[in-house]
Amino acid sequence: MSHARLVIASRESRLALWQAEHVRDRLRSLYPTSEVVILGMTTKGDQILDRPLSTIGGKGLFIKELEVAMAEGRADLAVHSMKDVPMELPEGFALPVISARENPRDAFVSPRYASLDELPEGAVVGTSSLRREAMLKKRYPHLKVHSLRGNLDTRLRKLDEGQYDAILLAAAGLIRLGLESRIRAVLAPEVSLPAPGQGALGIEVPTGRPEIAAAVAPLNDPTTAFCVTAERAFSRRLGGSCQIPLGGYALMDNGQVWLRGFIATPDASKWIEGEIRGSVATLADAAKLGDALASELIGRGADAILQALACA
Ligand SMILES: NCc1[nH]cc(CCC(=O)O)c1CC(=O)O
Repeated sequence: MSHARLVIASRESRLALWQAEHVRDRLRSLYPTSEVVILGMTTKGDQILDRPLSTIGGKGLFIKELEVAMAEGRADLAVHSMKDVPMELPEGFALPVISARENPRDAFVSPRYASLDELPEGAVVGTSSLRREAMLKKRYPHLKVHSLRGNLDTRLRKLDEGQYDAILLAAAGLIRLGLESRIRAVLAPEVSLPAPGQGALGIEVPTGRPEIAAAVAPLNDPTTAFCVTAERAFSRRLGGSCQIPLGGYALMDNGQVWLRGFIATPDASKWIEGEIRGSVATLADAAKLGDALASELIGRGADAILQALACA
């Protein structure tokens, strides 16, 4: 490789740094003579901790500063949790790599209880995800849902201080940070359908620098890329990065993608779900599958949900 030095832009949370270091280490072993370093930075999403994400502008907040660093030539690539990447990237950026997925499921964490089913009437569950909140209201209407923001360590501390009886987190983040022992139960997709991209890492690069895309290309995992592309196409058709309870999760087997998805109102009074299967040979095929499932849900009333939430 011709690059003597690659700079990875990263947020400074422990999880973001773990993810950037993971990619750094893989690039170092691919290119032993190159220097690969991390440029840490704080984003708006990290700074504003007193309001739910859905009220301050959503996903783009966590990646804007990283894109500015790339645009200014201070960094060559950025590593993201695919769950946090907006459905539409700004002009001038691409996501050429989606790497192999960690456990995509939601995790139940509690010092006292072993599972959601054990929580007593009125128990307080912490989450700031509209998707997890809608799931709880639908399947566990006897529980209370309270907002929970901050990075993983902050969320666990708030649980341990007794502010919540239990919290829901992505299993992937806990596993990456060596906190797997905190997981009391992993929620089946039939109970809590994961968010599009959950558990997968993406590498963002400036489109004007094909040599960087080429350098990171070996880190792509085609199966994960097909699945996440289907999930994101589904999400994009249903309001994109508009704040709405939505789940999308795909599995791939034998050249076939199996995508499940749902969209709901935040109080779960309306809930529309479906699934689709199809052979995929290209990322475009995977995107078509996601689109088709979204169209089906729209035909069954998802458009009314989007209109009610001012997403359409
Ligand atoms: N919303 C924040 C976020 N973004 C990605 C992860 C976990 C790691 C992943 O999904 O890859 C988390 C934490 C969580 O939801 O508990």
